Amino acid sequence: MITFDEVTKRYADGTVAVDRLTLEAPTGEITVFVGPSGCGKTTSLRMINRMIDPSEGRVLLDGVDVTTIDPPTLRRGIGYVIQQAGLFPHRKIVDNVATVPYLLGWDKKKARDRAMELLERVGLDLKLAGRYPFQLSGGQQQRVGVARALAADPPVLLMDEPFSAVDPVVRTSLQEELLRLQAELNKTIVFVTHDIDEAVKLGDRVAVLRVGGHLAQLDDPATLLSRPADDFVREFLGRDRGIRRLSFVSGHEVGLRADLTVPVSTETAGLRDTAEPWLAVLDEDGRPLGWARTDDLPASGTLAGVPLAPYGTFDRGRDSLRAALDATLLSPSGCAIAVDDAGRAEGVVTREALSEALDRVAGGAHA
Ligand SMILES: Nc1ncnc2c1ncn2[C@@H]1O[C@H](COP(=O)(O)OP(=O)(O)OP(=O)(O)O)[C@@H](O)[C@H]1O
Repeated sequence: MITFDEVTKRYADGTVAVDRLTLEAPTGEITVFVGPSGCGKTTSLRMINRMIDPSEGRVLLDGVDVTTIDPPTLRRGIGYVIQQAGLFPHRKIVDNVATVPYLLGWDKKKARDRAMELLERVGLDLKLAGRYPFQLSGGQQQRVGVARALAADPPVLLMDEPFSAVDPVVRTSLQEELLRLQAELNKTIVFVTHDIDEAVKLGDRVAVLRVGGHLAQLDDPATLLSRPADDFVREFLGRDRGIRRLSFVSGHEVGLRADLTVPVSTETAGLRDTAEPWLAVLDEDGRPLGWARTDDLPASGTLAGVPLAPYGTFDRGRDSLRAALDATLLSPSGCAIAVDDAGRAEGVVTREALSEALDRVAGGAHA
């Protein structure tokens, strides 16, 4: 566990970068420091591995004040990943990853075997191992940076804006890769970003800092989004906070309307008077086929002869309500069809039902 105990950092010119910061980053979890530029995120991170020492207060690693540990010993147990990966340009990828094992005096073959194993773990094609950093894309270099930080199997990983320099698609895949790795490795990770989406996606706990190095709020993402501590945090989280919060609400929280689904064998005659503008049409196994607009239904025959509009589905057992919202956007009806894991429709989710679920789960505080 990493503990900040009343930590202040005052630079030589008098700038207070971090002001009496007290928080814990629990073992085996991802703690994210997020906040606007200059709020002291990087300074805080670097006080963990003693690239910077505090002016006042203490940073403890498993209860031991880090300033009592000499930096090389301390850093052996702490992997460090930075923006642009920071690879050695004149070393091949495999040797970049093996840097720390070499320093620790491992024999060359063991160090290289370990490097290859890690390259595979972070999802890199092993054919790239013999290349130099400039021959890799930005996203590939970041994966190498993560592999290098993990090489000596340190219990702690510090990550300073590691994915900021790559495009959004690559960034998403790097984030997913990190979560997958973390599920296997259970490192104690402190992750710095200025991007609130990244923070709520990756963090078990998110520390929002404000300029001057003050901790504004420390909470799990769902609580942070539903109960911002003050106006600063609310503004930093942004207007689409309600949409982000949907990612943390289980599909089971939403109410379904079974009356909006109809089997394809149904006669249209009885449906034309319904007040509902759209009905979800299901095949004989109960799987969705599409949406029928009730105004356009012919006077006779079954739904089998009716043109159907596209639909979006979400799996209540597996997906969050964010997936339900995305599914509503795919349907002209503005509703999503909830399905079970066999793809059979369980009912329809309306926008009103989504909004009600959000209010209920968060105690009604979404603005
Ligand atoms: N060596 C230094 N001397 C004086 N002031 C510094 C020094 N390093 C950082 N600062 C100042 O300390 C404050 C916090 O900087 P820090 O780099 O920790 O912020 P940050 O939140 O990581 O910002 P960014 O997101 O822009 O990287 C800033 O006002 C910065 O200008």
